[in-house]
Amino acid sequence: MTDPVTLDGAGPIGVFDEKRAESAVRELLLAVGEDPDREGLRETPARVARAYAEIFAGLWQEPEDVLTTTFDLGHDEMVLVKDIEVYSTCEHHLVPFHGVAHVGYIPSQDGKITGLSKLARLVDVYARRPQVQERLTTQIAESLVRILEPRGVIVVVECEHMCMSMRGIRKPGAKTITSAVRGQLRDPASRSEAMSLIIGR
Ligand SMILES: Nc1nc2c(ncn2[C@@H]2O[C@H](COP(=O)(O)OP(=O)(O)OP(=O)(O)O)[C@@H](O)[C@H]2O)c(=O)[nH]1
Ligand SMILES: [Zn+2]
Repeated sequence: MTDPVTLDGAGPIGVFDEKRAESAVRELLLAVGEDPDREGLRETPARVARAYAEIFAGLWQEPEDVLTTTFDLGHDEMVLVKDIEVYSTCEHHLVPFHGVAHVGYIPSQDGKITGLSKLARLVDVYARRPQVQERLTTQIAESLVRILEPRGVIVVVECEHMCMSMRGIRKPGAKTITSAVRGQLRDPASRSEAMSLIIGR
């Protein structure tokens, strides 16, 4: 486990406290009028605590932990990994949002590239935190800019938010699309080429 990280000035995030999560879940079950001691729920607080440790594991990771393998290949055209499955958690309601991310970049002049799987790992570092989709999208783009120093970056995220499907406005199927584009990919021709590769399924 790496040192606790600081998120967007929100202060240091402590190490995950499984016991505390467990008693909070027990309290929540009591608050909704359930009996946490009944057969089916007896192990639930401990299970939920373990599940939260996994769902929020990105809080203890930094992008540098996953963008480790970089090679100089001399490849200077766009690299795009699309349809990367995303499972994240809406920070407003603590319910999932789910969909796909598409991550592309044009390597730096000296062709510094990373392993393809590392782009998917990077998505997970930021998805496994309490999130909003806009921040998830820009954090992925900005960490690529910082670490790979590429000539351009494009990140597009398409998700359905359970907080809009199963409660509240109740509009299942509505998709939210967010994008972050940096460097040369902001140029209209490059941007539209990237978008056509992303959208052309
Ligand atoms: N911009 C943005 N909004 C989000 C995201 N996830 C959830 N939300 C919205 O956050 C808002 C929170 O609004 P509030 O009025 O404080 O909460 P609420 O009463 O539960 O709102 P409703 O969902 O409309 O019932 C809602 O409009 C959600 O749809 C996200 O990733 N990005
Ligand atoms: Zn929500």
